[in-house]
Amino acid sequence: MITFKEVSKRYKTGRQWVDAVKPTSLHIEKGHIQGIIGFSGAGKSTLLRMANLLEQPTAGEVYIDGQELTGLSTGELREARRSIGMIFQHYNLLSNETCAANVEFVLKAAKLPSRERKKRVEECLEIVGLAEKARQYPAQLSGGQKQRVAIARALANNPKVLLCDEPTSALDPVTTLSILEFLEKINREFQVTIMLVTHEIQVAKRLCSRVAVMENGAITEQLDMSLPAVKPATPLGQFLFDTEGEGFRGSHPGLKIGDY
Ligand SMILES: Nc1ncnc2c1ncn2[C@@H]1O[C@H](COP(=O)(O)OP(=O)(O)OP(=O)(O)O)[C@@H](O)[C@H]1O
Repeated sequence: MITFKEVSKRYKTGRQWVDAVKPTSLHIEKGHIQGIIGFSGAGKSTLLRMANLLEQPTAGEVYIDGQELTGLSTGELREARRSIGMIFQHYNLLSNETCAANVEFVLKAAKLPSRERKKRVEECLEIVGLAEKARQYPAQLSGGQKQRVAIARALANNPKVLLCDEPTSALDPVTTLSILEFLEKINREFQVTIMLVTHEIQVAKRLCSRVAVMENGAITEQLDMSLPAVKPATPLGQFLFDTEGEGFRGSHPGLKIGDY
């Protein structure tokens, strides 16, 4: 469903070049939840943002459902992006618009008639359990509720793919769990393929069917979470299998990895 073929991204900062992503290939099957983990600066967000060409690759090809995005005109790309939802760590909601208007915004861009827009906004807010907050503004919501509005907005155009950039990093463990449950539900009920960047091992462990470990702009390991654990080769991969409740246990004594 999502294919990166030898994609790379090189930035120039001042006189220096940064290879944020070295030539990388990755295939994510339809219906899978692919995690990308790694330390800060490993290139995770850059790789994710190349999936919908928010970042234009320096080289290589990106395919979504067989369509090469890197070969499209601006208009064609705008159209193709409707089938790719995205959510961010800091929600990226329009603060001066209501929750309903935030969701409706993307439907207006897709030129959906008014009556259908209203119906779809209601449906999407219903899916994330926020129908009663439709007329409220983002500032009146908790972090978890804001992220749920962002999920509703990402779902509005019935995407095939959902890109998630650190979607729970600003949230407490209990709220994190509820957001993960929504993402799981969306994957299961609507067969949306999810690519998720996180530095939270527990999140990857809880949600993902496969996890790629990134280091210095390259994927160093791809782990299949459904298989019995063969000792992963990288320290981060080992951490993924070995960790027992690190992180959340300290901040929320009632929750540990086994609860996920
Ligand atoms: N617009 C940019 N211009 C220059 N360098 C950039 C730009 N965006 C990212 N980089 C550099 O590319 C590398 C990878 O960044 P990226 O944000 O993809 O890493 P990351 O793994 O997502 O990190 P984090 O977990 O901290 O978000 C870093 O060295 C970063 O400084």
